[in-house]
Amino acid sequence: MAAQEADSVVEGAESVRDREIGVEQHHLDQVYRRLEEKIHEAEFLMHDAAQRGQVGTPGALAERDAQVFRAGIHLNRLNNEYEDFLFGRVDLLYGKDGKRGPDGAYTSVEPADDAVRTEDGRQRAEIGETLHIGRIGVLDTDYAPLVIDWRAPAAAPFYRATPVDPGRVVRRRVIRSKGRRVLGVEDDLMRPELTATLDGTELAVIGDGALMAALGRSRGHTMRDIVSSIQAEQDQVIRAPAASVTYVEGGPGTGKTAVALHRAAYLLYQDRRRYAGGILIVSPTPLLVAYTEGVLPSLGEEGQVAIRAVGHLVDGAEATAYDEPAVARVKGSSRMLKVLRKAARGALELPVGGTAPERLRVVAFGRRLELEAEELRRIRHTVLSGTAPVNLLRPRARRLLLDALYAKSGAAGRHSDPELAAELRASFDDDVTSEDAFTAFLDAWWPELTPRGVLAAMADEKRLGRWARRVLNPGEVRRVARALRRTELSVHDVALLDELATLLGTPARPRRKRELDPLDQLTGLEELMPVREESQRERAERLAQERTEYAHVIVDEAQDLTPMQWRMVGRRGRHATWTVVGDPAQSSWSVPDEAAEARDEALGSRPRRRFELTVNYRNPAEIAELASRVLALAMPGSVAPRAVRSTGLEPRFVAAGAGEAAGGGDLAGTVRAEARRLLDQVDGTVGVVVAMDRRAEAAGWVTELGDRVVALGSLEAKGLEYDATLVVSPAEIADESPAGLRVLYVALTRATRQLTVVSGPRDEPDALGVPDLLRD
Ligand SMILES: Nc1ncnc2c1ncn2[C@@H]1O[C@H](COP(=O)(O)OP(=O)(O)OP(=O)(O)O)[C@@H](O)[C@H]1O
Repeated sequence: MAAQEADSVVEGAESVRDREIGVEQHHLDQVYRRLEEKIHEAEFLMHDAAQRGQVGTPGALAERDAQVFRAGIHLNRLNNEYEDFLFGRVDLLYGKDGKRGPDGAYTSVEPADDAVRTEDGRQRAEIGETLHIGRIGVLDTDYAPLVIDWRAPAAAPFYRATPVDPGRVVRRRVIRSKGRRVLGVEDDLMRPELTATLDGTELAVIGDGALMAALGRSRGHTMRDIVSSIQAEQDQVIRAPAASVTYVEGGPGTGKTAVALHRAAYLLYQDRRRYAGGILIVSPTPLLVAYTEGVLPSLGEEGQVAIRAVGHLVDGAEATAYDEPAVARVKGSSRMLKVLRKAARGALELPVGGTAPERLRVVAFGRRLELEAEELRRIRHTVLSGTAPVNLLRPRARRLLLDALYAKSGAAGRHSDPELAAELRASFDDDVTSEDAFTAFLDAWWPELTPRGVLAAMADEKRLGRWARRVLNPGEVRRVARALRRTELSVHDVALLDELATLLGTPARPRRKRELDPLDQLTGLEELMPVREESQRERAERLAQERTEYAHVIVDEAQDLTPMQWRMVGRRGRHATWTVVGDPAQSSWSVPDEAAEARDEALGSRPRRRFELTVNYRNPAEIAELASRVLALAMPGSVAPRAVRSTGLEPRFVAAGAGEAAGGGDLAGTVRAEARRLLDQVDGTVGVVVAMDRRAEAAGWVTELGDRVVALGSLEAKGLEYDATLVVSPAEIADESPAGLRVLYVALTRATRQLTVVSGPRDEPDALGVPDLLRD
């Protein structure tokens, strides 16, 4: 082809592209004009509402609240500066039955019979409607849909259509915009045979690879939503009906976390009233919470969804420490349940404030009355034979003490008339209980126990040995007691605290009534505008704190939950529907069968719907291939997800000071140099993953490299991703615990572009620097 010709072809393509961008720009302008009108309406409403507020009659107040609420929703959504507010478009054939839904779009999935005609030997499509898809729905003044909410049924074809099963979709377009400017468009033809519309104009098709563009972007410190490029198999999960349990499995990078977050937004859209009861997302680490926190607000949702790390599920407990694997294995095991039951009761016998009371002495009806140690022991035994929480048994204990004292007082048989006898007894009880000695005794003998207090009591090895008799062996007792003597809470302690809270119970206290706030009458309406002192976020947090159970629970990285953690999470969703997302091949818990049992108990007999995600969107094929070698060792026979792209960049192997026995100093230098090298090669983040034991040390290695580099322990890498990852000493990570190979598999699957593996003292690299665990 002559050079000139080639130029004109390129020019032609460019002008088609420009024209199509112009078409979308025109639409976006229209959308923003409409949004501005709505902002004005909302501002007027607010102003009006404020005026009415001054009138103050109850009717006006109620109306004001409702208006403030509605206006708040609008302002809140519109004031957000959205990137890609409008991101998609589908050109559709006419619907078969010609019916339209509430959003103005045809409801039928099937095209009308005469939507495609053959004319002059060419197939021509009659485009029945063109829909634009965006983060929220916008209607024009005449109620025609300017933008369809991505979660609306009418938007489903945008995500579901494939050339194999196109439905009514002829062309699917991804629009890239920033603020008010359209930057680009990418098209996919779902029915490639139909390039002409009925009126004869050709359908322009621009570019390929909206998905690839999204995947190739460099990663920052927060995850982005995938709303413009959700793939069909992911969409199936996101829109699955919320009945019972939705179970999703998929390998690393298949979008499980992304899908879980979008599903939360979808459920809220689909049935806001029902999910006013809250959605809980349980995440493995605070790092992953921080990484994913921005996704829901970018989808227009905040407030009704609480994302909590599994170590932060109990209010007031923020676990920062990790137990060594041998301790974690015991603390997470359901065997702990027996130990905790004993501890919750046994802790009653511990001296409060120095001494345990041996006997009870009071004066009543002018007589000195006394209960001896043996009598007290018997009473305690009787009370504890019930199964009620220990703190809630205190009133019963009190009554039995009074019974025993009354029996000794000689007053019991004095009246045969039941009414007089009851009166006498009541005055006896008054007499005793008004005595300080009695109250002080009760406080010491049946103190109100706290989960923290009991857990602290378990740090005494001898005592723990007693409570754990025939359940834990002496070595386990020693290790657990020692771990509990540490001051910070560990992630596994939190599940123990929660279990103890249930075993101990919280005695009812008269609650101070909160001042009545008319806005609180609007239950579950989180989207109030920030007109009051409490910000939306604070309000959401307060509501979340007050909430102990949720309407829907989403568990991310579910394969990692220990039996005790499943019990804790289960208590938060006793009446909930569930979405459980995980990958057994990435499990860091070493006794999967025991965890599965606890999971089944938490989920009850609810029916499950299973989904599988099969495509790895994170790792390039070069990295996925290396990781699959470890998968073959960790879980022989399991299949790695298919990587969608390749970069041509093979993982790099470096041996740090082979032959240096200690390895330490040299390792630091090598890691630093390699991290620098990666920093030069990628625009975004670099994650340095080390064995848990090396966490603190590794943080020191990289401090001077700036905040694009993060050092983290193998267990903290869960769910995260970086442009480039540096995995330090595969052997150390693999040897950390019985689940070490699976943890190594996690570490190797974090990079979106480049991976460097540095061998440490324990690895056995070959001549090319490839450590033994990663050789083919
Ligand atoms: N449809 C999609 N479009 C664009 N990006 C996607 C899509 N699906 C997934 N991704 C991206 O792929 C990466 C991996 O997704 P995500 O973290 O949700 O996977 P995961 O299955 O939870 O992984 P892991 O099990 O390894 O933690 C993320 O960067 C996510 O944004």
